[in-house]
Amino acid sequence: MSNLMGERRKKVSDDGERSLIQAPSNASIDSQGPSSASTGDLERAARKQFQQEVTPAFVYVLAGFSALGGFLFGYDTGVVSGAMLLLKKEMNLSAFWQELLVSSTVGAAALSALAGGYLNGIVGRRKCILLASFIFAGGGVVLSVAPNKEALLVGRLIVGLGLGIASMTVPVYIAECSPSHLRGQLVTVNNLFITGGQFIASIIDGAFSYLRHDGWRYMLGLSVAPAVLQFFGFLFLPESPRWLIQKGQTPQARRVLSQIRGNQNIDEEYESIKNSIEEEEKESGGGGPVIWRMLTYAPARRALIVGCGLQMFQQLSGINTVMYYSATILQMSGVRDDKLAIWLAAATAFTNFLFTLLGVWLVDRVGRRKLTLGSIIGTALSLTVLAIGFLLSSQHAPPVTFHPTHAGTPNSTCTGYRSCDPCMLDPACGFCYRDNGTSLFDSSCIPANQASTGEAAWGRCANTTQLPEGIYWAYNYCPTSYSWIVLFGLILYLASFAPGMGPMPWTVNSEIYPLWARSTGNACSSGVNWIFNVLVSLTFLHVAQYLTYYGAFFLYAGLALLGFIFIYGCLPETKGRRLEEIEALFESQLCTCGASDSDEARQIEYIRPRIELGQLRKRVLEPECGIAYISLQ
Ligand SMILES: O[C@H]1[C@H](O)[C@@H](O)[C@H](O)[C@@H](O)[C@H]1O
Repeated sequence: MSNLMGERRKKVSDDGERSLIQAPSNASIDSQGPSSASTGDLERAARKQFQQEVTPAFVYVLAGFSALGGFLFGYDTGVVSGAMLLLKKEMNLSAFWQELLVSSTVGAAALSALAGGYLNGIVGRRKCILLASFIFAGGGVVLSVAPNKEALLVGRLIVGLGLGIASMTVPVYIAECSPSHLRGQLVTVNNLFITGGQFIASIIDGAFSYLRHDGWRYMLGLSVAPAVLQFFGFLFLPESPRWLIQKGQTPQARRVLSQIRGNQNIDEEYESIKNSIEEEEKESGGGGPVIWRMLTYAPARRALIVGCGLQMFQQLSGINTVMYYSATILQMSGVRDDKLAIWLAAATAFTNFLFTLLGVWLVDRVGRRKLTLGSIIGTALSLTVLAIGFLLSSQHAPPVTFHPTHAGTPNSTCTGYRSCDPCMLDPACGFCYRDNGTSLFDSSCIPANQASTGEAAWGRCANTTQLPEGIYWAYNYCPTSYSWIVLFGLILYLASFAPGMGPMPWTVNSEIYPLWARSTGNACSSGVNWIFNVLVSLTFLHVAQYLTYYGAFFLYAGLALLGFIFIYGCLPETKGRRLEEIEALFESQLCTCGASDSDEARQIEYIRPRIELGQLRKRVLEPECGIAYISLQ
């Protein structure tokens, strides 16, 4: 199929497009086309020459400071679980308040991401990032000095507002400042910083968990440092050249372009951005709110569906439940010490970080499409392994053999369960058992301590700091010999998800929208990401209660499979293209774009030669997703 498309594409080139395929540098344009060298050779040579132009270190500095936004995203979403362990004891938080403090941030992020689109268009990317870092710093201060739970809620809401704006602005800013051959890598670095932030948060959680009193203040307050650093860094960083051109601020735009392109000639890039902005504005019909123009203009609408779909499937693949649940998964597989489980959760976060690094390396080598497809198929498979592990564990769950009673709570539902499986699915209960190293006996289902589910409300497991020899307490899981399958599934999951499904939705969204729709498109897709994030994490325990754990993970595996079909059909390859060329990938019917993923399609650069031949303008439409323009002036 893709060969056939390649043939058709070639024919179009032979019929007259050859003259358009040129080195995207300042080489002069030969409208007659190359005579001796083959088109493929020329393209490759041109690309090589282009890529050999030295990318100024400034672009890396710019990407690094921007990605601090990603770090704060990861840190603030990751640190809360450890902080909550201390907070719930110190402030006596009910389950409702715990849930409120965790999900309020994500909810606020969803709202501010949506509003961030408008803000981005009006004040620009740079000011939005400055605002986000200011908000992050403010939120961090409020959290670290919070005298009560209400103040904590305010702090968490403030942090959420910063998160939403940063999450939608940073990838766009990096994409708009990067040269196309490095764009994938540099935008993906933002995700590396997200997972890095989650990893550092888990270390900080581990370290300060020993500080029973006020440890949470340090955990939540430490985010002020990167926020302040980013704020001051951005005072010296420039606005995105594309936004400046769109706003007609020509001299500044040219200055920024020269700054970020170093020794390269910026005329062609400047002209190409300017022309496509004019063209895009004409094509999209001019007036009305941007979201309406996007919905009524087919290529932008298709891009929006692809962008939002990617973000939705990222969250439906269950990353945040797997991360959240990792400590329990590790306990299931034999790690019984609470403190050790916290440190092993840091190892999980590190694995996520490490494999994101692989994504940074792969994205501009294999391309977004192949990377995302490979990743989601691996994700679906590993979710199935996790589900099978949970299924076997549930089928071989140990029975309840010991029935102690307690004078205070004689009729608890927990003591009525006959096996560990229903006992661990009930959030009010835990499993207390004796293990002599070879077998498990004297097992009972006991109410969990409301204030700390790490121990039983009464009986042998009531004080986990001084458990009698050979006695163990399992909350949320059952000790079985199949737990290693779950552990294996967890590692496989992170290795598959982190290089592709983690970063690609953000990377692809930063590049698929035409400039006039970029802020709004990213606002919508980031909003979708946060909304599904809160939905999946809030429903996980209920889903697990209704469907059991294996049911929940089979469900996520099914959703990931649906995601695979969606991505296979709809995600075009954007690697190596200029941002201004990408709109053309969405010209044809949705869900046929993936078909143009031939090497040839990815190699071609389209440029607009200026030929003094009056005002004639001819457009050559490609049969698949590509569209090329010949602009004769
Ligand atoms: O891309 C990120 C990332 O991979 C994180 O690990 C996850 O927590 C976020 O929800 C996601 O958007």
